[in-house]
Parts: sequence; structure tokens; C-alpha cells
Amino acid sequence: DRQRPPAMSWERKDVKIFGTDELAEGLAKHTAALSHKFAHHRRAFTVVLSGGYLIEKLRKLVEPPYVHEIDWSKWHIFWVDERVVKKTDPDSNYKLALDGFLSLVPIPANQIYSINDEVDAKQAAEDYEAKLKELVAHGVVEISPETNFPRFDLMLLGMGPDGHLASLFPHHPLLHERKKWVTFLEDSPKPPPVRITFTFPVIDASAYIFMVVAGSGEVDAVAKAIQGNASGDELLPVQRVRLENGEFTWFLDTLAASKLRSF
Ligand SMILES: O=C1O[C@H](COP(=O)(O)O)[C@@H](O)[C@H](O)[C@H]1O
Repeated sequence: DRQRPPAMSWERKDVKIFGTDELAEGLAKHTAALSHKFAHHRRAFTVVLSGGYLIEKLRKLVEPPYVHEIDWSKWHIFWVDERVVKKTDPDSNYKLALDGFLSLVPIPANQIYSINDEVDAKQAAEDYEAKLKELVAHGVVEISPETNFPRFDLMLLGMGPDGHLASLFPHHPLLHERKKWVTFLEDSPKPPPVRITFTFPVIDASAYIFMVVAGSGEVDAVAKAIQGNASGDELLPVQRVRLENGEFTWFLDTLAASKLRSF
């Protein structure tokens, strides 16, 4: 039933709240719209994924009508963060996305940019940054004219209960990394400890970010992030996103939004 918009209990430009069963449909609809827009204007649609339950929320994209309507040949897939484990490890964000999403859609395999899982974290971060630079040079990934950081078309991200996004955790020194595109950490408070992550300047250069949060686990972080009055060091990582020239939209289900005061 394509004409029927997803049931949405509440919407403002930057916050969309869906019934728990409707969130995946709403996300698919808005993602497909961006895919059409970018595929029409450029030869590539660059999409960055996180791990976590985001992947399960992409389930409607692999079903009709979206699976048939999207021009998957234009999609290029990246990870905002990755655990430094083998690609077959259950902790791998690549494996999670492959099993739950990428193996079900016809994105060309050479347009799926996973990390090098044969090297240590420092080398994996350097390799990934070098790959991004190569793709910028070939015009696949755009570059921000303002900051010279790569500008991805869409980041589909999740957030942890502590407000972390990517592998940028509260009070961690990497929150302040302003030079590198991709960096690494060996002390992630959430296991596994060794990871690589995009830095804030890369996240901030995005054209669109969809921040997807569902269920009751992050309800306090959602309320703090959207309506809290923290400042300085107490800002949650997700509150530190400062898009230069892009749109940040929360995709919440009613449970995740249940501690929001009405706007
Ligand atoms: O460790 C990670 O956590 C976040 C949030 O995960 P979730 O399970 O709370 O959705 C995820 O976005 C990130 O990619 C992942 O490495």
C-alpha cells in the first residue's frame, strides 16, 4: 500500500516519532527518497552505516516496493565505526550489516568498503582514511568545500544509552580529534575495546544524518540529547554533532521518545 504514509504519531522537521512497528517503514521511505535524489544528481549515493540495532531497522528497504525501486547500483557503503575483529566475528559491524541488509540487496560488491581486518587498529584506521582519499580523488565521495573533510550523502546511525555515536564515547579524548578523518581507540568502554571510528569533522560534513533510536534502552539519552541543557564537557557525544551544511533528523519510535516533553 504505497500511497499510505507510515503512521506517525508526531513530526517536526528534525524529530520524527513513529509507532514501534512503523519506524522501519518511515526510515525506508525517507532513505529511498534520498537515494532517488542523489542517484539522479550524481553517479553515486554514499551511505554510511553504524552497527547496533540500526541494521534491523533497515529491514523494509529489502522488501517491495523499495527493494525494486531503489537504484542499488549507485550505492556505496561505508562504516562510521568498526570493531577491529575478523569480518566473520559476531562483533563485526560489517558482518551484522552483511547478514541483515547488504546480502539482500544488489549493491556491487566493490562498492562496499569494509575495513582491512588483517592489520592492527592504527593501520586499519590509516588504510580506511587512505581508501576514502582515493574515492574522493575519483569523485565517488564528495569533499566539503568549507572544511576539506569528506562529505557523505547519508549517514544512517544509531546511538548508545550513554549518548555515544560511532565509537565516540563520553569524555573520551577522541571527541576532540579535529585533524584525522578516521582514527582508532583501544579503550572503548563498550566491548570490544579495539575499534576504528570516523571523527567529528567527517560526521559534521555530512549532507544528511538519520539518527535512529528505538526501544526503551536509550530513552534518557534521547530526552537529554533533544531537550537537555548540558554544556561543555557534559554534552553527550550526539549533542556535539554540528552539521556545517546538512540536515540531522531523529527517527524515534514511541518508546524511545517516551521521556520527551511535548514541544
Ligand atoms: O558499539 C556500537 O554502538 C552504537 C550503538 O549501538 P546500539 O546497539 O545501541 O544500537 C553503534 O551505533 C555503533 O556503530 C557500534 O559500534
